Amino acid sequence: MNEDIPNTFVTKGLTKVYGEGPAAVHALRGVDLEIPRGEIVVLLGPSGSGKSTLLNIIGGLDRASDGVALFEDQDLTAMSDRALTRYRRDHVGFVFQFYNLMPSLTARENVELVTEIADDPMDVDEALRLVGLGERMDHFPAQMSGGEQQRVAIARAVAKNPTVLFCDEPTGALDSKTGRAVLHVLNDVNAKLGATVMIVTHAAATAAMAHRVIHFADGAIRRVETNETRLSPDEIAW
Ligand SMILES: Nc1ncnc2c1ncn2[C@@H]1O[C@H](COP(=O)(O)OP(=O)(O)OP(=O)(O)O)[C@@H](O)[C@H]1O
Repeated sequence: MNEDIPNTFVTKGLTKVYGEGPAAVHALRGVDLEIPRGEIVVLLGPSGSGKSTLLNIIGGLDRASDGVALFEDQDLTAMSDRALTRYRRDHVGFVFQFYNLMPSLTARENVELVTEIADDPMDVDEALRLVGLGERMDHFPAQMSGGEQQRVAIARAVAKNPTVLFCDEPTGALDSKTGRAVLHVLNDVNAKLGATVMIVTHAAATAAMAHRVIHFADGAIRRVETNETRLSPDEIAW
C-alpha cells in the first residue's frame, strides 16, 4: 500500500468491447472513476450494465479495450501478463457469490493455500478468527453452512493482507441473517485492516453501509453518492 497516494484506483475513459462488428457488446463506455484508499464502495446497477466487467479489469482478471486504469501509481492497462499476475497476487483479494473452496481441504488449509504464496500474509488462525470461525478451523466445507463457507472465502481473500478486496455478489446466495454476518466481516476487514473494499451487488440496501455508492447503467456511471452517515449491517433492511 502506498500511503502517499490518496486513490486506490483512478480510471479514465475505460472502455471494454466484447466481440466485433455487429455482434460487439459495449460493456464499458468510457468510465472515469476515482476510488479513494480505505473506502467501502458499493456498485449498483441493472444486470448487464458493466459492474463485473469493471471489477474484473481493475482486479487484473481482464483487459480493457481502451482507456487507462491506475492502481495507485501503476497503469494496469500497460502491464504485461506477468506483472498483472503479480499485481493480483500481491494486492488483490476476491470474494465471489459461490465460494470456490477446495472441498477436500479444511477451512485452515483452504486459507493456507493463499498464505503460502503471499508476500506478507496474516496469520491463518487470526484471519479465521476475524471472520468468526476460530472454532471451525478444522472443519471441511461440506460441514459448514453457506454463510460459514463464505466467511472462509473471505478469510482466504484477506489473509494475504490485500490492498483491495473485490466482492462480486458476496451475499447473493445467503439468507438475510447470514448475509448480514458476512457484511459485518467486510466492514471489519475495512475498519481493522484498512483495505479498500469494492462490492458489486443487486441488494441495493447494502449501499447504506458504504462510504461511496456508484450507480451504473449501460456501461457508464450515472451517479456517485457519498454517505454522510453509514449504517451498520444490523440496521440494513434486507
Ligand atoms: N466474456 C464476455 N463475452 C461477451 N460479452 C460479455 C462477456 N462478459 C460480459 N459480457 C457482456 O458485457 C455486458 C456487461 O456485463 P457485466 O457482467 O459486466 O454486467 P453486470 O452489471 O456485472 O451484470 P450482472 O449484474 O448481471 O452480473 C453484458 O452485456 C454482458 O453480456
